[in-house]
Amino acid sequence: MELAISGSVNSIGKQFALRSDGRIDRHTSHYRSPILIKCLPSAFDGRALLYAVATKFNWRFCGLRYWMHDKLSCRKPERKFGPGKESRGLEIQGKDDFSYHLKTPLSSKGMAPDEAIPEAMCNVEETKAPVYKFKENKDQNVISDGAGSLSKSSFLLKAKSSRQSPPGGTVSSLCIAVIGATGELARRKVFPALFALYYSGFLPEDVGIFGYSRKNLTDEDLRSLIASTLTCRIDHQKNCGDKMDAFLNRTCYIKGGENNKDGMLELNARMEKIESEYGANRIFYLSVPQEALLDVTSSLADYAQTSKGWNRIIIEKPFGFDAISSNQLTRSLLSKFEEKQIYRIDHLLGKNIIENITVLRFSNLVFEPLWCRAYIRSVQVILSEDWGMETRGRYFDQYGIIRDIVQSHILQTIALFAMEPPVSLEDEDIRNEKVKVLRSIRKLELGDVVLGQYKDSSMKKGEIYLNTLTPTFFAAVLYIDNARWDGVPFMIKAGMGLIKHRVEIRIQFHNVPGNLYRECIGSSIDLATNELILRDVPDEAILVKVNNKIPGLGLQLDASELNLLYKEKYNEEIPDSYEHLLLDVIDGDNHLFMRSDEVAAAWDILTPVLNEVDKNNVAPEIYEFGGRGPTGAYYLGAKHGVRWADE
Ligand SMILES: NC(=O)C1=CN([C@@H]2O[C@H](COP(=O)(O)OP(=O)(O)OC[C@H]3O[C@@H](n4cnc5c(N)ncnc54)[C@H](OP(=O)(O)O)[C@@H]3O)[C@@H](O)[C@H]2O)C=CC1
Ligand SMILES: O=C1O[C@H](COP(=O)(O)O)[C@@H](O)[C@H](O)[C@H]1O
Repeated sequence: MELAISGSVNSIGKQFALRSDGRIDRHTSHYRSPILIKCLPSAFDGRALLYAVATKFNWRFCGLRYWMHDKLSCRKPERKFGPGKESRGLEIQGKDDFSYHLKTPLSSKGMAPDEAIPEAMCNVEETKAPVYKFKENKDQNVISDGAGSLSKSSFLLKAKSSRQSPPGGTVSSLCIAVIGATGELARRKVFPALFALYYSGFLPEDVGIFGYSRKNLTDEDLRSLIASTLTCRIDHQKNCGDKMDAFLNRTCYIKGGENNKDGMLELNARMEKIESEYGANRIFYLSVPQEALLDVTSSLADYAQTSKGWNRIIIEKPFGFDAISSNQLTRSLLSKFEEKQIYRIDHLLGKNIIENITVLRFSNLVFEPLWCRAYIRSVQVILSEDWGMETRGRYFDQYGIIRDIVQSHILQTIALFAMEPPVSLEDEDIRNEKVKVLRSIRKLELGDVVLGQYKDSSMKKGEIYLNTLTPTFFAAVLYIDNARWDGVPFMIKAGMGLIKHRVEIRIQFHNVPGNLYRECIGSSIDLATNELILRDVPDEAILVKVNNKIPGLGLQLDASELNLLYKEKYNEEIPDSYEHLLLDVIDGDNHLFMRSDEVAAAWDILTPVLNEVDKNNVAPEIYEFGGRGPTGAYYLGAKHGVRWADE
């Protein structure tokens, strides 16, 4: 049963459909829903009600779209805590490169008295969260208000309004802890994404944000540190400075010290002080080096979980070092957490290109029938970067490109691309199909792999090589041994220091059998091959390469691109993938996060090659920084009868 409940959920008003079981339904099949038709036009009309039978699709594509139209784009506003203000460096213990960040933005010590950040939330007495009724439910994704339960996104949307309404509403408090808050990822990506969500109304006004690391800092140090990376959106900077202040006021620092047990006890105590008595949900973003993961998660599990709501942990890639270490990590995580609490994040999966794989295939009639070996000759997944390892040298030297990029991003892309149609868009249905594909991928052999490493000759002092054998380039051909894909080469290429920055999935179709135009086509591979291209970089696009007649007398064919260029069609800033994925975590949606069996299957594909490379000290082919990469990649393509399509 669908029942539209109209309520002033936020300032523009949104409507949701309640299922007969009381939950807001975001997970029904979208392409059957008439709501889609209602929803899209309304997305462009700020006044219109957004009808949501609140399917996952409607949320993602209509809700998100509305949000994008209404909320996003980047411009730095005038604000209290931003850069550009005078600052005096802070003296802190354990100085490292990060101390630079404390010096640039305003630190509390450099503030004028009237600008000092109030200790609003961290001084817990001032702002105790309102008390809402919370009933623990076995399904941790459901928050009960006694009158029916709500899924998480509705909980969030509701959060905005019900926090202003009297207690007795349906909202429990939310605390988000960023463990490793002083690290590069936290500063560059996680806090900015959290602020963007806060600014756009996707976090409750009284969310608690906690930064945690071993350093000896104060709340204000942390605020100064992260303030320099927070941004506002171009066309939505209204009140952004105030929002930023409010966000920073809700951000506290916990010093973990050398003993995470004490640190986690302290984190728990600080969270408890601002949480509601009846309902408290917590997210822990573990932005720490892999080596620290076991200790941190174990202490967190034992000392920082709440029993008054759900606890979710976000784990950063690469989820181990090889099959053995990854399995150990998984075992240890599963000894402390349930699978559904674990979100293994790879931010590249939060990009539109990834969701478009399934949207294109399953919501259009024209593609799915072609999605198999009978029509597709090869698939290429290309992720080339024009920059080097830069500040992440130490990490990269240890892990290399296979562990950093291939193990998660590229294999996940292939899994989503090649999976059988899932029963529904429910997380587990999708993950069930992904793991089947991963397990059907033939184990890689060294002969089907090309390793490369860039050298930089642009420096005056001669050629600069890395000190280790760490690959900065990887190309390989994978085969999926199942009925749909038997014999189709999946070409993968990931590299740094290459001539062009490109992130693409290219699907090349077979030649037309008995082609009536073969004389016009001749030996042109371009004319002989239709191609579907999903592109993230340089310009987000979906392209289909088809043949057409060149105007004029006579019959000459041309290969042209039917193109959907996002920046031309959608004139708006696209949310960062961390925003997308963080919202999914808040939402309890883990279809873009790897389940334990998926991670194991991915490592099983790569580990034999990784072991061989390490054991035999296989030397990568050296290529020039800013060039096209190792020539070996071309031979590899030729061996499998495929030409790389990104040249
Ligand atoms: N940087 C990036 O662009 C990306 C990073 N990742 C992953 O994200 C994670 C973090 O990366 P990154 O930010 O670059 O790493 P950094 O080394 O820059 O930061 C690590 C953070 O963790 C803290 N930390 C280290 N050890 C411990 C410990 N034992 N207990 C508590 N806190 C600890 C550090 O602070 P302190 O030393 O004071 O405790 C610091 O705040 C890694 O797993 C990485 O693989 C994934 C994708 C991209
Ligand atoms: O996770 C990673 O991604 C970045 C690329 O991120 P993007 O946001 O620029 O797409 C990559 O450079 C890095 O090596 C890798 O760890």
